[in-house]
Amino acid sequence: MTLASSLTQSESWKTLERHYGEIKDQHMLDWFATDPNRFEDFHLSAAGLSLDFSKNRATRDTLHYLLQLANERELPAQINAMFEGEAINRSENRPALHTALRNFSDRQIMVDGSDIMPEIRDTVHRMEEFCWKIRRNQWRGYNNAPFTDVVSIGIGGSFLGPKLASSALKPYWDSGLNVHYLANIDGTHITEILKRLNPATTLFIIQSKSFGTQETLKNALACRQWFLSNGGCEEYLAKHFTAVSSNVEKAVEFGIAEENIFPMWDWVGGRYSLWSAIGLPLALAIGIDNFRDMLRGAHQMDEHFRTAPLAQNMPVIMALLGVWYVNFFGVNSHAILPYDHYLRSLPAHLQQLDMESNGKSVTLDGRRVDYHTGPVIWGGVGTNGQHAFHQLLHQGTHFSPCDFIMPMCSHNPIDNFHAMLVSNCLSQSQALLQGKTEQQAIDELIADGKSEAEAMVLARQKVITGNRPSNTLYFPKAKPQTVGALIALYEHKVAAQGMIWGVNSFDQWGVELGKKLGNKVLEALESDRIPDAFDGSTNGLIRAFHAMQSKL
Ligand SMILES: O=P(O)(O)OC[C@H]1O[C@H](O)[C@H](O)[C@@H](O)[C@@H]1O
Repeated sequence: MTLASSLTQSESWKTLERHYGEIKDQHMLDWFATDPNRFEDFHLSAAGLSLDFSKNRATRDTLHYLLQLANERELPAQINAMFEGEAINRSENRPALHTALRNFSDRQIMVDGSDIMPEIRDTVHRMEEFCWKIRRNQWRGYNNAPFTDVVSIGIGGSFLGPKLASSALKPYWDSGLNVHYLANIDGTHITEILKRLNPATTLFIIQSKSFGTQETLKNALACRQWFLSNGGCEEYLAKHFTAVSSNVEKAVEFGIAEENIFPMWDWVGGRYSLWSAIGLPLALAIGIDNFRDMLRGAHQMDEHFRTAPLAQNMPVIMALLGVWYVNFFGVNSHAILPYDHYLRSLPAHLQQLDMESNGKSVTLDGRRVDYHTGPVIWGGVGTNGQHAFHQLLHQGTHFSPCDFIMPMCSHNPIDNFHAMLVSNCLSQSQALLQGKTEQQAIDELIADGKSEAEAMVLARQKVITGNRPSNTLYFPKAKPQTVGALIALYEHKVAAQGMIWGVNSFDQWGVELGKKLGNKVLEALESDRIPDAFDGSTNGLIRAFHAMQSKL
């Protein structure tokens, strides 16, 4: 599909520009005051999630114009193309079919003329069998002791999704297995993980779609070496090493028995791969039934995204509000604030999901964009963030729209902790909305016993602009289905934004450059020759490395 007009020349874009001029100085509090139904009408529910988007700098007209933009960008047709398996990842000529991995309907999904659903179902059955064997101690370590630990070795998409879901679903860990995630190429990380483990009771899963990622291969080799030097031997490798990869040949070359390799496919992007066998460490921890429930939740969100009218479509509305801030308010960041310890890894996962997908400057047909695309995604768990970076949210010169994410019930309902946590979440979005006027600050200071003159001076420091936007996403409890729906919601939000911006949300060529240069720098670090091929700063730092290493 080629979109006829450039985005910024479109009618709806120009309307939005005009409309921005009209409402940019209006206060959300006035809209609440004059519109008693604002909460109910700026509210959506889907797949067990509820979204309050009433605290956004958007009126009913804004939504109308944003929806016009979505229609002008042919969003329904683009969404359909994604689900139907069209090669929307044009630079790699591939479909983006992570939705097929959680397709519980009986719809066939065709790639290159054949239905991919049987192979997907077959893989889930293999995962089920594998989980059953490990969790029921049918598959044991080399000295016949049951496994106690699983080390998942992978990075990027082969790490962040499973890591997030594993911590989000910690209350469902019922097998007694400890699951560890080894990602970074850092001797410290691997040392800290392995020093607690017994090779005889440790299972390794090498997670790499390409089976060519430097960090993963290095960590995998080091784990194998550790296994062989601490009681294991070549003959036992097949019992202790498994892999998930689309590159079976390379995994076999590495020494993984072919029957221990779970498949991955070209049509699943790394950051969208949690739903495939990349989710194996998670399935081992929570069991395949809970894993399937997570897929079910994601499928419900898929169906919502695929079929709900744009005006009631949660991912689409979140996407459009994001576009509104990035392109009209000139905002270039977005904060993710989960008020749930179990969801603390959400910002990290969404950073990759969003920034790797929409951190792009060229459209699908190769034109340089003349508008901004994906914002910087950041955040942290509440309430910790309140005592750290929320200061900037309230009084900084930048404003960053926020997503407050909150379960209404806790898995650990002790004392009134949860009510306190929820009260913090609600009062933060309330404070962002309301702010504090200079007069309010003066009144407070005078009530605190300051003289009028002192109050006048101090009050300025205490003014809080307010009128700062946020979404609140809430749900009863972080159960497998909810977590599935939540992650899928953001996947679709990101995809919908990519569709509006006309970029390819499914490739990542920028990452590739760093990987290539990394190998050349490593060569220079490991040779005793002073390199001159790079820029002055890189050369200087390499010399510093040589000098400091030689002093140790
Ligand atoms: O699964 P792998 O092939 O090892 O790839 C791991 C990661 O590597 C890259 O750098 C990509 O940017 C990620 O999207 C990918 O998930």
